Amino acid sequence: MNGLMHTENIAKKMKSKIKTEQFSDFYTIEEEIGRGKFAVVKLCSHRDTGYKFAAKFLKKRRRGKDCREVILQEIVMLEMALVHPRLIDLVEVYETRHEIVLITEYAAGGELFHQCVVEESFRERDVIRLMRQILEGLIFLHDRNIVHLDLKPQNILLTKEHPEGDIKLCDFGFARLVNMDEDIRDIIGTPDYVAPEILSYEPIKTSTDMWGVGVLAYVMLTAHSPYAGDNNQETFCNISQNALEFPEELFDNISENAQDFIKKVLVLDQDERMTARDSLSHPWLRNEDMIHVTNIVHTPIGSPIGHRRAHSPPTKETSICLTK
Ligand SMILES: Cc1cnc(Nc2ccc(CC#N)cc2)nc1Nc1cc(C2CC2)[nH]n1
Repeated sequence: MNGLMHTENIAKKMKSKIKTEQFSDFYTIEEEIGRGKFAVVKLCSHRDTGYKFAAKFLKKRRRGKDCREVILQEIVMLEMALVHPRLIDLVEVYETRHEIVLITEYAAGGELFHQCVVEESFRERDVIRLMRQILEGLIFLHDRNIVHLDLKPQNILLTKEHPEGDIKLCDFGFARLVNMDEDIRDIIGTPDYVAPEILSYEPIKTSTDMWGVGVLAYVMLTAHSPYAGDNNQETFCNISQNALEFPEELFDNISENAQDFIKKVLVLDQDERMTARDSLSHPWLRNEDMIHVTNIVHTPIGSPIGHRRAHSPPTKETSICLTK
């Protein structure tokens, strides 16, 4: 059975599970916690139990087109991801006339983005602990031939406020089943995190997520984005040329192992990148004795090409579909 048939079969099963009862009969909607181009996410509480959940309201019509099947794709990926401690769990799905509502697990700690870029509150040992968890989630997905394709600090949630929160990967809107009969070459993702093979329209594999892991590690350690340029064109050029540098001002308090880890995943040839499983054995993540690591002190620097500060919330980058 090829990937498409597999996901179509799941989609058929999913459609039978989508509830058409009044969502608000079962949940009380509270404040908005996230917003994208075609989705709004609100905190909600289950009326009978009081348990907190997140409700992701997805518009079925976008730019005048019916996008119900696109939304089903996200639901199918969430279903295939099954239940794993590092992945946001899908609880149930409702459908109204204009929206599909995904009820998911609630992660109270919010976006990793806020902690590592806005608050800049991460020490290297925090980054190591969280990076291990991100890779645990990716190993689970990649073992099932699921590639996330939109790994960025905004899509990585924490279960509690820093520093004791654990990782929950969310937003499977771009996730795909790969390594099946047909190639997937969609050009999707968020500019700063897009892998070079996406820009050169080559087949997407699970190693495409490992490029995102490298950019994530760089941003979590420095609050700066390794390839960001003044505009998307410049960013894509920096990515395609792998214009990767480790300026002293950003890395003087960061271990050699961390820089070596980043160099081993930010590799243009996706077949040469460390896999998620290999990464857990890299000295940076393998070492238990991170006691020597001092606090990271972010020194705001000018912006030589490629080392722009990761975007702050007002200009938070959104995921884009470059082909449509
Ligand atoms: C406290 C909180 C604060 N901010 C966000 N932002 C956010 C980021 C990405 C997406 C993109 C998606 N999907 C949606 C919201 N999510 C939160 N908790 C969630 C959010 C969720 C599920 C993912 C919705 N559970 N707990």
